[in-house]
Amino acid sequence: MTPARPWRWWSASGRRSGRTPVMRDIASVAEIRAAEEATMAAEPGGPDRGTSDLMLRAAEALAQLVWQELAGRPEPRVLLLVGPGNNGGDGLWAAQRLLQRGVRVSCWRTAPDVHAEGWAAATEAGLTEIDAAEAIAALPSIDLAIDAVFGIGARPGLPDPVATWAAAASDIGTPVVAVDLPSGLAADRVSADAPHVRAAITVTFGAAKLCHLAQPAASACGRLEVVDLDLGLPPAQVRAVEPHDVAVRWPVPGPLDDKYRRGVVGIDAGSSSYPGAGILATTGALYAGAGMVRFLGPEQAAQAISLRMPSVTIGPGRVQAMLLGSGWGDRADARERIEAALELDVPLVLDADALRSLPASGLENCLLTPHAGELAALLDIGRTDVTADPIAAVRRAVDRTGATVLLKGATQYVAGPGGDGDDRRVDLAVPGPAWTGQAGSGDTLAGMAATLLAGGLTPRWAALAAASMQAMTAARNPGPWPPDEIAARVPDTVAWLVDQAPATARLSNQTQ
Ligand SMILES: NC(=O)C1=CN([C@@H]2O[C@H](COP(=O)(O)OP(=O)(O)OC[C@H]3O[C@@H](n4cnc5c(N)ncnc54)[C@H](OP(=O)(O)O)[C@@H]3O)[C@@H](O)[C@H]2O)[C@@H](O)CC1
Ligand SMILES: [K+]
Repeated sequence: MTPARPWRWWSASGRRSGRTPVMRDIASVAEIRAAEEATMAAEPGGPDRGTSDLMLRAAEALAQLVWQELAGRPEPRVLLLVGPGNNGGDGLWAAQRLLQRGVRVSCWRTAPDVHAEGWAAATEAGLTEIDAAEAIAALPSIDLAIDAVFGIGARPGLPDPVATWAAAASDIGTPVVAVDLPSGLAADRVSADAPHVRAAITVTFGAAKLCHLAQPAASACGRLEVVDLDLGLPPAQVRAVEPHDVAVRWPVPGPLDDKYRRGVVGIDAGSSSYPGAGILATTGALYAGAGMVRFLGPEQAAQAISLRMPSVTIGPGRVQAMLLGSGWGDRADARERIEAALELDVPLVLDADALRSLPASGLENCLLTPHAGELAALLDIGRTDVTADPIAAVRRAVDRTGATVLLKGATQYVAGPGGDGDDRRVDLAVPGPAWTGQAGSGDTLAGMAATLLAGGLTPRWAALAAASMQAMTAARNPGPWPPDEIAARVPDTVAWLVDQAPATARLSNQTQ
């Protein structure tokens, strides 16, 4: 099973491009608009042309993709929903091309005014106009629908008639190809609270947008197809990690490595109230490939660890990285323990209860691993403020603490204080199934991240690789596996993944 997300890159001609599947750029609406303006200004006729070359290239790629989806259907029938802007223009020019190939296309104008040139071209090619009621009645008999209502100009939500149609299409299970994004979502937002179209395929232009890759919006997008229009976009401020990015960075021991060179990780996790967290964090650290794990938590957990994981050393000693905080509960000496660990001058993972006792400074070499509730508490804002704009929240947490921050959840975000070329960049880990949303996943994840820090990865890549590896392992082992069982399957995912990345592609551990 391939854990990679269902991505494909298309050139504007509609052929699959040969791009290496690494670090997907995510563009904001502002970046797309600026690049589009510059490209259109250079076109003959300038930016004020009704139909730009960009629109025709987008429409051609869209038509090509729909045509391929229709392959083998006798007398294919398509329903097109058109909105008031250029998104509708894309749909109309694509319809013209499909009509020329013999596809029957009916169209519901959801707004009084639609793209004039696109409308003229499509109607001349044989487009049939229908109304809202007919657009719903047609759902059972069409092969697919094209949603060209709103694109990057969208505000969240749909006018009532379109919302009714979207709900009917979803109930009937009509495959919908969304143009740029499913209407009702907003490109730069992760939320999907308002009525929206649910697409089987989304064809987007220039680069992926946040709504395509961040949950819960991403679930409405189906398979994502990116049509590369050569917009000359600036370096991305938000990127999505691919499995290959993890494969080339995962620490693989060489012939000169021993347990110390591979990295010794200290686990100060668990408490008499929560001994399990210590066991889970240690399991995560061990199965991520630590050279040695030292357990520094409570006695009850130490005894269980000695029996279940006999290679783990109990008690203090030299370490190359440490995890503190998972399952600590309320403890009076939390700040003291963190400050003592900072004195060791090794990178730290600060998880769960440690996040409530952070020192005001000195966290540059630390990785914080909050979930949304913990991040909200850290920033003194509401949880919904974090979930509504996780990118802003994670950046604020970096500004506030000076540490690298991994925001855990259905989509996992990592931002850091710099040293990697761009302070503001936020990266999304490889996504996985929702099965990992269970007690204890955070503990094993924190242990894995500590092992990767001990192995020499930067805090940013330790976070991204650990979160991605847990997600990919869950994807390869679907079902309600407890977190320690998922952790125990990590070695299998690591072996499978690094096998796919030739040694020549490996990056030095400190490379971003
Ligand atoms: N950029 C590129 O590189 C390329 C871009 N291309 C295409 O252009 C598309 C962007 O086109 P666009 O700017 O005309 O905006 P688009 O999304 O069609 O509609 C905006 C209109 O919808 C309205 N409206 C929005 N939300 C609403 C709501 N909830 N409920 C009701 N109304 C709502 C909004 O109204 P307003 O907010 O102004 O009141 C405005 O009238 C882009 O997605 C891509 O498909 C390609 O052709 C080539 C390459
Ligand atoms: K759309």
